[in-house]
Amino acid sequence: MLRKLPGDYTRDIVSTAPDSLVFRPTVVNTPAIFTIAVIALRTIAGLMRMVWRHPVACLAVAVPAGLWVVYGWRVALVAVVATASALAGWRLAEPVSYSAWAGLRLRAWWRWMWIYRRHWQPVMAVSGLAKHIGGREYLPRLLKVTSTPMADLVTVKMLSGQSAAEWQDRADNLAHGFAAPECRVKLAKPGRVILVFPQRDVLATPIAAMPVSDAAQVGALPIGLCEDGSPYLLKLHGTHVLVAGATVAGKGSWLWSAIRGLLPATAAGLAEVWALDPKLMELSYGRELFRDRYAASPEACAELLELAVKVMQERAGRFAGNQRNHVPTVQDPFVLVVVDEVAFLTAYQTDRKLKERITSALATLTTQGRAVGVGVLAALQDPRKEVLNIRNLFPDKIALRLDEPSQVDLVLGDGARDRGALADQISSNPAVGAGVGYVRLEASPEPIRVRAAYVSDIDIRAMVAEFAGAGEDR
Ligand SMILES: Nc1ncnc2c1ncn2[C@@H]1O[C@H](COP(=O)(O)OP(=O)(O)OP(=O)(O)O)[C@@H](O)[C@H]1O
Repeated sequence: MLRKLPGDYTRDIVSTAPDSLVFRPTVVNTPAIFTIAVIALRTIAGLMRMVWRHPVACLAVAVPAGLWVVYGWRVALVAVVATASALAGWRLAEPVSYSAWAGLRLRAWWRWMWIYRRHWQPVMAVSGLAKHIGGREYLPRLLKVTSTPMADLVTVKMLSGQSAAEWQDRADNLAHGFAAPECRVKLAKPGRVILVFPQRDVLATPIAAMPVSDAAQVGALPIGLCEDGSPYLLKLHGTHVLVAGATVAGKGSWLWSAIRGLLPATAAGLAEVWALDPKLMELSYGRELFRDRYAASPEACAELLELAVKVMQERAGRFAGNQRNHVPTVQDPFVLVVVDEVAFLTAYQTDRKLKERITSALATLTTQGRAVGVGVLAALQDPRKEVLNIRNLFPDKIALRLDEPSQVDLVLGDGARDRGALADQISSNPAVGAGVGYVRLEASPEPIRVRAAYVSDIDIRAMVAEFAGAGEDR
């Protein structure tokens, strides 16, 4: 029923300021017909929105209801049973197409209605994301719910003036409020956030090595999976990437997945991988892939890094005034310098001269290399500043399992842990946690949780068998 109009009460209210100014609220009586029309219009708009967003679910309700009204309940029941049997048969026979066309849509609709819509107002109010101004409650708008096999993605229009950081601070409240194990907040565009509620942790089991693509690409390389089950693509061309993680955190899987992704480009002569392997462990297994661009001893590593600097400077000289960005070609391929355990070459290096040569070459590459197509991908166990003082020259950073909470911000930058990058809580059981990490890119400061695919010794052997020597004749 319509409530009594507020004007009936407020008409008589008078407020007096200390300097005895008297305020009388202006009262406009809204005719009931306007209020009814607004409510009706809103209901119709809401129904149209629902049909537009959830056509499958709306049909599933509307068709039986229509049949019931026109032909009686028996016909409606037969139609429901027949449709349910057909859906069950479809699900059994073709689970992938069923899930893409019907299952996930029905699930999204059900969860929108039963979980998110139903609990929206109380969760917003209790978590402090709703605002009360002048006695009115302003709620952020729940725009859309989509379901993937692993997570619900809830798109929200924030209140004007709200920031994504406020939502990130309330991630815990949101997770509990909507009965999910956790909640991540991603900025979709100004004013809109996407809340990711994982339903099951797709990253809790190892991921097999990504298939080697047919296309030679140096752009976004397939590395593993994001927690919503979508493929994770890492850009290496035009940036430098630091992967930090405690021992057995799975740094090798990041290095090898990146190398694997670049193989078609190396075969086409558009990319080269230069490997520095001071621990003589990780990269030596596939050293034929790197031809003579492989170094293990500190001296050889210093020489290889200085050679990379030379290539970089020669290109910079040629490009000056002609081109501002690097486009990989057979003459000027993208050079990725992969360094396993960079601290062996910097902090733990006892030969001071060698240490200075290496640090200076790395600093030169990371400050000037990206525009001319020379990138560095480095792995590191101990992220402290004294161990790698050029940490901040890596625009993109990945934190795998770390020993202490304070190390998360050291690797990913201030505030990353508060924004949900709980790298210190990643499981130390390699089957569950190796290769899992939080990525923070220069272009998007929100950390995202990813697991790199595991490139096994068998995969590396197969890569060597197929690609060692490929592109050599160019
Ligand atoms: N992505 C992954 N998925 C599943 N298991 C993995 C993954 N990466 C590594 N592992 C497992 O974890 C073990 C340790 O991995 P890896 O050697 O890459 O770690 P690391 O961080 O390089 O360790 P260290 O610094 O001690 O060399 C591997 O032997 C493998 O069994």
